[in-house]
Amino acid sequence: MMELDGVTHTYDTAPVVEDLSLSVESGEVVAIIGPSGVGKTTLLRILALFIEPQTGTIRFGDTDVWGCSDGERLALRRRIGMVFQEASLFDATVGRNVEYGLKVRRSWRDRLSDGLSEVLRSNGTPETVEEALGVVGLGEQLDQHAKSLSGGEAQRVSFARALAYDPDVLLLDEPTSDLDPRNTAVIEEAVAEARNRGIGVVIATHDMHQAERVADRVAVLLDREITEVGPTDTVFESPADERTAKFIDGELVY
Ligand SMILES: Nc1ncnc2c1ncn2[C@@H]1O[C@H](COP(=O)(O)OP(=O)(O)OP(=O)(O)O)[C@@H](O)[C@H]1O
Repeated sequence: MMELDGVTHTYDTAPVVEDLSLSVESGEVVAIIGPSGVGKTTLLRILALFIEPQTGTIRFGDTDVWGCSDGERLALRRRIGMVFQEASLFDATVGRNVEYGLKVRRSWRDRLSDGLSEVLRSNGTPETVEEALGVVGLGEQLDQHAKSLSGGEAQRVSFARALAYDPDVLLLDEPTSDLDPRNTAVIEEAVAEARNRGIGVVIATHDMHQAERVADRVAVLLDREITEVGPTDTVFESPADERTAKFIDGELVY
Protein backbone atom coordinates (compact mmCIF):
# COMPACT_ATOMS: atom_id res chain seq x y z
CA MET A 1 0.00 0.00 0.00
CA MET A 2 2.83 2.36 0.85
CA GLU A 3 6.33 1.98 -0.48
CA LEU A 4 9.63 3.81 -0.13
CA ASP A 5 12.23 3.23 -2.79
CA GLY A 6 15.85 4.42 -2.60
CA VAL A 7 15.08 7.16 -0.08
CA THR A 8 17.89 9.35 1.25
CA HIS A 9 17.43 12.26 3.66
CA THR A 10 19.95 14.79 4.91
CA TYR A 11 19.14 17.41 7.57
CA ASP A 12 22.45 19.28 7.62
CA THR A 13 25.48 17.81 5.89
CA ALA A 14 25.66 14.01 6.16
CA PRO A 15 22.67 11.81 5.27
CA VAL A 16 20.70 10.52 8.27
CA VAL A 17 19.14 7.73 6.24
CA GLU A 18 20.45 6.50 2.91
CA ASP A 19 18.94 4.50 0.07
CA LEU A 20 16.09 3.10 2.17
CA SER A 21 13.50 0.82 0.64
CA LEU A 22 10.55 -0.38 2.69
CA SER A 23 6.89 -1.18 2.18
CA VAL A 24 3.82 -1.73 4.30
CA GLU A 25 0.72 -3.57 3.13
CA SER A 26 -2.85 -3.40 4.38
CA GLY A 27 -3.35 -5.49 7.48
CA GLU A 28 0.30 -6.00 8.35
CA VAL A 29 2.48 -4.71 11.16
CA VAL A 30 6.04 -3.69 10.30
CA ALA A 31 8.42 -2.90 13.17
CA ILE A 32 11.45 -0.67 12.68
CA ILE A 33 14.12 -1.49 15.21
CA GLY A 34 17.47 0.16 15.71
CA PRO A 35 19.52 2.00 18.30
CA SER A 36 18.67 5.46 19.60
CA GLY A 37 19.42 8.28 17.16
CA VAL A 38 19.70 6.01 14.11
CA GLY A 39 16.83 7.70 12.26
CA LYS A 40 13.66 5.80 13.18
CA THR A 41 11.65 8.98 13.79
CA THR A 42 13.00 10.47 10.57
CA LEU A 43 11.84 7.41 8.67
CA LEU A 44 8.36 7.68 10.22
CA ARG A 45 8.21 11.40 9.38
CA ILE A 46 9.08 10.53 5.78
CA LEU A 47 6.29 7.93 5.76
CA ALA A 48 3.90 10.49 7.29
CA LEU A 49 4.72 12.83 4.35
CA PHE A 50 5.98 15.48 6.80
CA ILE A 51 9.46 15.41 5.23
CA GLU A 52 10.26 15.31 1.54
CA PRO A 53 13.45 13.26 1.15
CA GLN A 54 16.18 14.54 -1.17
CA THR A 55 16.18 11.41 -3.30
CA GLY A 56 14.02 8.36 -3.86
CA THR A 57 10.30 7.88 -4.35
CA ILE A 58 7.37 7.26 -2.04
CA ARG A 59 4.26 5.64 -3.40
CA PHE A 60 0.88 5.49 -1.76
CA GLY A 61 -1.00 2.94 -3.84
CA ASP A 62 -0.23 4.02 -7.40
CA THR A 63 0.49 7.63 -6.56
CA ASP A 64 3.98 9.12 -6.40
CA VAL A 65 3.35 11.31 -3.34
CA TRP A 66 5.96 13.97 -4.11
CA GLY A 67 5.13 13.99 -7.81
CA CYS A 68 1.43 14.79 -7.35
CA SER A 69 -0.32 18.07 -6.55
CA ASP A 70 -0.37 19.58 -3.04
CA GLY A 71 -4.10 18.87 -2.85
CA GLU A 72 -3.66 15.20 -3.71
CA ARG A 73 -0.84 14.91 -1.18
CA LEU A 74 -2.99 16.48 1.52
CA ALA A 75 -5.73 13.96 0.76
CA LEU A 76 -3.19 11.13 1.11
CA ARG A 77 -1.87 12.60 4.35
CA ARG A 78 -5.38 12.39 5.75
CA ARG A 79 -5.25 8.63 5.22
CA ILE A 80 -2.22 8.33 7.52
CA GLY A 81 -2.47 8.40 11.31
CA MET A 82 0.42 8.99 13.69
CA VAL A 83 0.91 8.40 17.39
CA PHE A 84 3.94 10.02 18.98
CA GLN A 85 6.08 8.95 21.91
CA GLU A 86 4.32 11.38 24.21
CA ALA A 87 0.59 11.94 24.18
CA SER A 88 -0.45 15.50 23.43
CA LEU A 89 -4.06 16.00 24.40
CA PHE A 90 -6.21 19.12 24.40
CA ASP A 91 -7.73 20.77 27.40
CA ALA A 92 -11.04 18.94 26.92
CA THR A 93 -12.80 15.65 27.67
CA VAL A 94 -11.49 12.30 26.45
CA GLY A 95 -14.39 12.10 23.98
CA ARG A 96 -13.68 15.54 22.50
CA ASN A 97 -10.00 14.72 22.13
CA VAL A 98 -10.79 11.62 20.10
CA GLU A 99 -13.46 13.39 18.08
CA TYR A 100 -11.05 16.19 17.21
CA GLY A 101 -8.92 13.67 15.31
CA LEU A 102 -11.93 12.84 13.19
CA LYS A 103 -12.54 16.47 12.30
CA VAL A 104 -9.05 17.58 11.32
CA ARG A 105 -8.53 14.58 9.11
CA ARG A 106 -11.62 15.12 7.01
CA SER A 107 -11.95 17.33 3.96
CA TRP A 108 -13.84 20.61 4.28
CA ARG A 109 -16.71 19.07 2.29
CA ASP A 110 -17.05 16.21 4.78
CA ARG A 111 -16.63 18.57 7.70
CA LEU A 112 -19.48 20.65 6.41
CA SER A 113 -21.76 17.64 6.31
CA ASP A 114 -20.42 16.61 9.75
CA GLY A 115 -21.56 19.98 11.02
CA LEU A 116 -25.01 19.36 9.65
CA SER A 117 -25.29 15.88 11.11
CA GLU A 118 -24.02 17.22 14.45
CA VAL A 119 -26.98 19.58 14.50
CA LEU A 120 -29.32 16.70 13.72
CA ARG A 121 -27.78 14.28 16.18
CA SER A 122 -29.16 13.96 19.68
CA ASN A 123 -26.30 12.31 21.55
CA GLY A 124 -23.20 14.40 20.38
CA THR A 125 -20.68 11.53 20.30
CA PRO A 126 -19.99 9.73 17.03
CA GLU A 127 -20.12 5.97 17.32
CA THR A 128 -16.57 5.68 15.97
CA VAL A 129 -15.27 7.70 18.93
CA GLU A 130 -16.90 5.40 21.47
CA GLU A 131 -15.77 2.40 19.53
CA ALA A 132 -12.12 3.53 19.29
CA LEU A 133 -12.06 4.26 23.01
CA GLY A 134 -13.47 0.77 23.59
CA VAL A 135 -10.48 -0.71 21.73
CA VAL A 136 -8.08 0.89 24.23
CA GLY A 137 -10.28 0.01 27.20
CA LEU A 138 -11.47 3.55 27.89
CA GLY A 139 -15.05 3.27 26.69
CA GLU A 140 -16.33 4.38 30.08
CA GLN A 141 -14.10 7.45 30.32
CA LEU A 142 -15.69 9.45 27.52
CA ASP A 143 -16.59 12.39 29.73
CA GLN A 144 -13.48 12.37 31.89
CA HIS A 145 -11.25 15.42 31.49
CA ALA A 146 -7.93 14.71 29.76
CA LYS A 147 -6.04 16.51 32.53
CA SER A 148 -7.03 13.85 35.06
CA LEU A 149 -5.64 10.92 33.04
CA SER A 150 -2.48 9.00 33.90
CA GLY A 151 0.34 9.06 31.31
CA GLY A 152 -0.60 5.57 30.15
CA GLU A 153 -4.28 6.44 29.78
CA ALA A 154 -3.39 9.63 27.89
CA GLN A 155 -1.31 7.60 25.44
CA ARG A 156 -4.25 5.20 24.98
CA VAL A 157 -6.48 8.19 24.16
CA SER A 158 -3.90 9.34 21.58
CA PHE A 159 -4.06 5.90 20.02
CA ALA A 160 -7.88 5.97 19.99
CA ARG A 161 -7.75 9.41 18.31
CA ALA A 162 -5.63 7.98 15.50
CA LEU A 163 -7.76 4.84 15.21
CA ALA A 164 -11.11 6.67 15.20
CA TYR A 165 -10.73 8.14 11.74
CA ASP A 166 -9.89 4.75 10.31
CA PRO A 167 -6.57 5.52 8.58
CA ASP A 168 -5.14 3.25 5.90
CA VAL A 169 -1.69 3.54 7.47
CA LEU A 170 -0.94 4.01 11.16
CA LEU A 171 2.53 5.15 12.25
CA LEU A 172 3.59 4.64 15.86
CA ASP A 173 6.76 6.25 17.20
CA GLU A 174 7.90 4.44 20.35
CA PRO A 175 4.29 4.48 21.59
CA THR A 176 4.97 2.56 24.80
CA SER A 177 8.46 3.68 25.78
CA ASP A 178 7.21 5.54 28.89
CA LEU A 179 4.45 3.09 29.82
CA ASP A 180 4.10 0.35 32.41
CA PRO A 181 3.49 -3.28 31.34
CA ARG A 182 -0.31 -3.07 31.67
CA ASN A 183 -0.68 0.01 29.48
CA THR A 184 1.89 -1.42 27.08
CA ALA A 185 -0.21 -4.59 26.75
CA VAL A 186 -3.34 -2.54 25.99
CA ILE A 187 -1.53 -0.63 23.23
CA GLU A 188 -0.12 -3.85 21.78
CA GLU A 189 -3.60 -5.38 21.70
CA ALA A 190 -4.85 -2.22 19.97
CA VAL A 191 -2.10 -2.64 17.36
CA ALA A 192 -3.40 -6.16 16.69
CA GLU A 193 -6.93 -4.77 16.37
CA ALA A 194 -5.73 -2.13 13.88
CA ARG A 195 -4.17 -4.91 11.81
CA ASN A 196 -7.42 -6.92 11.96
CA ARG A 197 -9.19 -3.90 10.53
CA GLY A 198 -6.88 -3.94 7.52
CA ILE A 199 -4.75 -0.97 8.58
CA GLY A 200 -1.06 -1.11 7.66
CA VAL A 201 0.88 -0.36 10.86
CA VAL A 202 4.51 0.77 11.12
CA ILE A 203 5.91 0.89 14.65
CA ALA A 204 9.33 2.25 15.58
CA THR A 205 10.63 0.70 18.76
CA HIS A 206 13.94 0.05 20.46
CA ASP A 207 12.30 -2.81 22.35
CA MET A 208 13.13 -5.93 20.37
CA HIS A 209 10.77 -8.03 22.47
CA GLN A 210 7.94 -5.72 21.52
CA ALA A 211 8.84 -6.10 17.84
CA GLU A 212 8.76 -9.88 18.29
CA ARG A 213 5.35 -9.70 19.95
CA VAL A 214 3.56 -7.38 17.52
CA ALA A 215 5.22 -7.44 14.10
CA ASP A 216 4.66 -9.53 10.99
CA ARG A 217 7.86 -8.13 9.49
CA VAL A 218 10.84 -6.38 11.00
CA ALA A 219 13.18 -3.82 9.42
CA VAL A 220 16.53 -3.26 11.12
CA LEU A 221 17.93 0.26 10.78
CA LEU A 222 21.67 0.50 11.41
CA ASP A 223 24.30 2.92 10.15
CA ARG A 224 21.84 4.95 8.02
CA GLU A 225 20.52 1.93 6.13
CA ILE A 226 18.09 -0.95 6.47
CA THR A 227 20.45 -3.85 6.94
CA GLU A 228 17.70 -6.43 6.96
CA VAL A 229 13.98 -6.67 6.44
CA GLY A 230 11.89 -9.81 6.56
CA PRO A 231 9.44 -11.95 8.53
CA THR A 232 9.87 -11.42 12.27
CA ASP A 233 10.99 -15.00 13.02
CA THR A 234 13.57 -14.99 10.25
CA VAL A 235 15.10 -11.66 11.27
CA PHE A 236 15.39 -12.67 14.92
CA GLU A 237 16.31 -16.32 14.50
CA SER A 238 18.45 -16.42 11.38
CA PRO A 239 19.42 -12.95 10.17
CA ALA A 240 21.35 -12.89 6.91
CA ASP A 241 23.32 -9.72 7.59
CA GLU A 242 26.25 -9.89 9.99
CA ARG A 243 25.57 -6.43 11.49
CA THR A 244 21.94 -7.38 12.13
CA ALA A 245 23.01 -10.58 13.87
CA LYS A 246 25.41 -8.66 16.11
CA PHE A 247 22.80 -6.03 16.91
CA ILE A 248 20.22 -8.66 17.82
CA ASP A 249 22.72 -10.55 19.95
CA GLY A 250 23.62 -7.32 21.73
CA GLU A 251 27.21 -7.46 20.48
CA LEU A 252 27.00 -4.19 18.56
CA VAL A 253 27.19 -1.41 21.11
CA TYR A 254 26.01 2.03 20.06
N1 LIG B 1 15.05 18.43 12.50
C1 LIG B 1 16.30 17.97 12.58
N2 LIG B 1 17.35 18.74 12.19
C2 LIG B 1 18.62 18.27 12.25
N3 LIG B 1 18.95 17.03 12.68
C3 LIG B 1 17.95 16.22 13.07
C4 LIG B 1 16.58 16.65 13.05
N4 LIG B 1 15.80 15.62 13.50
C5 LIG B 1 16.65 14.61 13.80
N5 LIG B 1 17.93 14.97 13.55
C6 LIG B 1 19.12 14.11 13.72
O1 LIG B 1 18.94 12.97 12.91
C7 LIG B 1 19.42 11.79 13.59
C8 LIG B 1 18.30 10.76 13.66
O2 LIG B 1 17.28 11.24 14.55
P1 LIG B 1 15.91 10.46 14.77
O3 LIG B 1 15.13 11.24 15.78
O4 LIG B 1 15.29 10.19 13.47
O5 LIG B 1 16.45 9.09 15.40
P2 LIG B 1 15.68 7.97 16.28
O6 LIG B 1 16.21 6.66 15.82
O7 LIG B 1 14.21 8.18 16.19
O8 LIG B 1 16.17 8.29 17.74
P3 LIG B 1 15.47 7.95 19.15
O9 LIG B 1 15.29 6.46 19.20
O10 LIG B 1 16.48 8.44 20.15
O11 LIG B 1 14.17 8.71 19.18
C9 LIG B 1 19.93 12.26 14.94
O12 LIG B 1 21.33 12.42 14.85
C10 LIG B 1 19.26 13.59 15.14
O13 LIG B 1 20.06 14.45 15.92
